[in-house]
Amino acid sequence: MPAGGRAEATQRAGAGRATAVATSALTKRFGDRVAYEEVTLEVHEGEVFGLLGPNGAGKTTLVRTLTTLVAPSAGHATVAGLAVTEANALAIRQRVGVMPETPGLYLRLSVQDNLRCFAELRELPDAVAEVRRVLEVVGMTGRAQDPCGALSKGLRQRVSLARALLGSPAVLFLDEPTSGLDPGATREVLALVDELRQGGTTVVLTTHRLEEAERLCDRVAILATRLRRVGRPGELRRRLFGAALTLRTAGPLADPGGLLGGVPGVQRWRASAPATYHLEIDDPRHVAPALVRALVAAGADVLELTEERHSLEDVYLQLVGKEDSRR
Ligand SMILES: Nc1ncnc2c1ncn2[C@@H]1O[C@H](COP(=O)(O)OP(=O)(O)OP(=O)(O)O)[C@@H](O)[C@H]1O
Repeated sequence: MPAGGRAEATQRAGAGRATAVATSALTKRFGDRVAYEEVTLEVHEGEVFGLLGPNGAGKTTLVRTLTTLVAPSAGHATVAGLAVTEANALAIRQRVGVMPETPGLYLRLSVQDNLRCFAELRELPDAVAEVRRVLEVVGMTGRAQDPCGALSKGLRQRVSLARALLGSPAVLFLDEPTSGLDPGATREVLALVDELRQGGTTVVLTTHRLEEAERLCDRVAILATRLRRVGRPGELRRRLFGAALTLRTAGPLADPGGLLGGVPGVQRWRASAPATYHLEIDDPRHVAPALVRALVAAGADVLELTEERHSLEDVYLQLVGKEDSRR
């Protein structure tokens, strides 16, 4: 997605939006084993929300709880406006779509028959038309008659996504949607999720792949049994590492202290190489234009001014720790 579109999507995903999923101190234990605990978060309608965490962090179990497959041990949750309780289980299942980590399709049945089966199980009013629609969404119309067993892993994931889209669910849960896919198939699945996002579908996805979360998600929650942090990837970076700019000029500045130190929002600066300066700043959106104006007024030739970007991986490793990330 182009940077502008991404920023717009991020703007969309915030204030004023209805809540699609909310949890409050949600906890799941299996005997003595804690799958996740005290998870409090909110997903807005229309946003793509990523659950990131190492193996065993509780991501799948949290998704299974929200889709009513396992009951929580403590705490509360609502999904699509309904409290997650046994009594609401059927109604919630009718409002959500789930793409599990392993597709679980009937391999001897054709793509179309698989989808028909699930559409009928869900008692969708016009199963035939609905199957046709979801096949089109995932670009599988031409493969409708192929047995699922004859499809590549990537195509099976697409069928699984089509199945999750049956009935236009209010919330779509994708558990490791690109797990085990090669880069080409990964890109195709991600492009589909991007399209759904642009169409306004609410998506909750779990992933280990940080670049995937960074590319797709409006906000991410970093989970390692407990929630470590929730925010937009850029916001998390800034909160943890602060913002910084690199400035390169044609020659060394005559009075770098007076010039750089005099720009509002520049907290600290140092020369990191000849005619190259590292600046710790507040908000790059305000500081960068003011800095350029000051440099031009001082007659300096600016060759480059870039924001130093820590990756989501840096954020993740800082919060979860190197050891956890290799589990
Ligand atoms: N049915 C179960 N019975 C007992 N323990 C379970 C069960 N399901 C999950 N767990 C445990 O709960 C913890 C969280 O597991 P979960 O599968 O939710 O993690 P995850 O973040 O999805 O991991 P991964 O990324 O490896 O899929 C693990 O310690 C796991 O062994």
